[in-house]
Amino acid sequence: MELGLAMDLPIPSPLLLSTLVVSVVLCYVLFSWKKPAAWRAPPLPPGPRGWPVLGNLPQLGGKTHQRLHEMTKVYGPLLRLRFGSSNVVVVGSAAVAEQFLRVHDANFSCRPPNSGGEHMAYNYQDIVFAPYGPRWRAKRKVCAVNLFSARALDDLRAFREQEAALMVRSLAEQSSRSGDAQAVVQLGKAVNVCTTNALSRAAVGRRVFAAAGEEEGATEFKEIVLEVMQVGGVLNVGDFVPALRWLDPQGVVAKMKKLHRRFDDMMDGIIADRKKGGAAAAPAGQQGQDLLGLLLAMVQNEQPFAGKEDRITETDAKALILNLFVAGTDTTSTIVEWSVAELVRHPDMLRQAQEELDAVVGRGRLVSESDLPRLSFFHAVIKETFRLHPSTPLSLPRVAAADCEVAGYRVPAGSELLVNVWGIARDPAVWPDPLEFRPARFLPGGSHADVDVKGGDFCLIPFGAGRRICAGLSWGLRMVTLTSATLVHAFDWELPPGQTPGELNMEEAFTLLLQRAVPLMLHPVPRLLPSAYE
Ligand code: HEM
Repeated sequence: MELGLAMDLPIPSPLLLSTLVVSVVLCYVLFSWKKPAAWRAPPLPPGPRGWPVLGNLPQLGGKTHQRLHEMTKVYGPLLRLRFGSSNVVVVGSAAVAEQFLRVHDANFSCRPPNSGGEHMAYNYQDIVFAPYGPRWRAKRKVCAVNLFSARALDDLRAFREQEAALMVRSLAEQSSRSGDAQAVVQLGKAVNVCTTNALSRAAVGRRVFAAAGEEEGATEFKEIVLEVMQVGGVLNVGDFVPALRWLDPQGVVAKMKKLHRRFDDMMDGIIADRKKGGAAAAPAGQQGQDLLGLLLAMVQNEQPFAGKEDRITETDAKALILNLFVAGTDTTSTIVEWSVAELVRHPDMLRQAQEELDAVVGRGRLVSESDLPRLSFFHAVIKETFRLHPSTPLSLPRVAAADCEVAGYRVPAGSELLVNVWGIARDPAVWPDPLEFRPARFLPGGSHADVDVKGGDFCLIPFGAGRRICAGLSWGLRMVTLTSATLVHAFDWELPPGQTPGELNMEEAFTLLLQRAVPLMLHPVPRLLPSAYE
């Protein structure tokens, strides 16, 4: 049988055989021959294999920035992941970040679509999620001129200083009222009240948290703002896995829609009240005017906005106000909490900071913003805190408009970009002893004396960089520096009995915002003349 089969096979002619051999050799040469670089598509960045459907999502864990930092060590400073159906590229070094945020910034000037932008931010009508273009630019300009320019910041300085003073008074009262010599306060909460109130007074002319003696009419406002800040920080799996979107497995979209309605109703109420009194026309900060008043005046006057034919609407105004609360409150207060925690953990540095503050401010009054330029050690403390504890460790995502090549790899259009600003600021190739809290590195003669946090030095970009750099950078930096300096100057900070500075828990929580896992609980001991607290 076997023999019979073999005998049935046709015997190839020598001509056919040689043609076959030549074809195989030609194919091999053609496909293995090194083509000029312009002919070959560069490879995609390397990265770990993912799961079916979910991709690499299950490999991230809660502290995503830490996991991505570990992956960078294995795959290099540009790695590729899949979050559900989305292509994601992750940047883990200053040099590659510069490529994306300086050289290719125009290609990455939009944010990827997501449920927060759609359901909470008025379908991308805000600044954070708006597509790059004239309307986005016009909104950033309104904020820049009226809140964040050097002049506007100075006009609004009283709000920040007054809220910092109220915080100090409230902390001093809490520590003396309890009668317990070791009574502790939750520092992060006190700071959040201060930063949120300062911003809300500038934005909508009222406090979110009522001050002592003020009527608690703002309860609804406070609840909504707090919930908006919480829901805005949740990573929604449905954004990455279209098959799960309609299921809304975490219930995030349902919460967003409900919250959006409440926020919108509340803003409509505030706007209706304003209209009864006439929309404010003067710039924010002047005679009690605020950003909302200014925006409503622009709506009422039908002022050209992003072009001759374009007008700003009430919806634009509401989306913008929402943005300020979500982007500008917790981001600021968490840094302040980390800065005090680091100083408590390093008593010698706390002393050095207090000595500088005493020399510049004295002990008879609280810190004012005009003192800040003379606090060189304190600025170094703040930079070092931003380095180790950036509020948004993965910045905010961007999306590639077109295919591009970065660091020898192909990044396809539609890829989401995550810049691990937390990991970049711990790169041992750039930062000696990166895990050490060492403000002196930013002082004259230090390894990073000229490095700033304002987006020009890619090894330290807590506010991002490029076109979409944080719109509230100037406000955030001033608020953080003023509030931290005020706390450090006004009090000695003692740990609860039994705790030592070296044991202070510095773990990070499982959130998108870099919060402390364990809130900082301290006993404040006033250290200034009593008149400074009145
Ligand atoms: C310490 C405080 C803050 C930090 C660390 C911070 C960080 C950031 C980061 C990393 C981005 C993304 C930048 C990028 O894509 O490259 C961002 C965007 C933004 N931030 Fe901040 N931020 C802070 C405070 C504030 C404040 C106080 C406000 C407003 C009152 C604000 C408003 C915004 C807005 C509107 C955007 C979106 C900008 C755009 O897409 O054009 N931020 N912020």
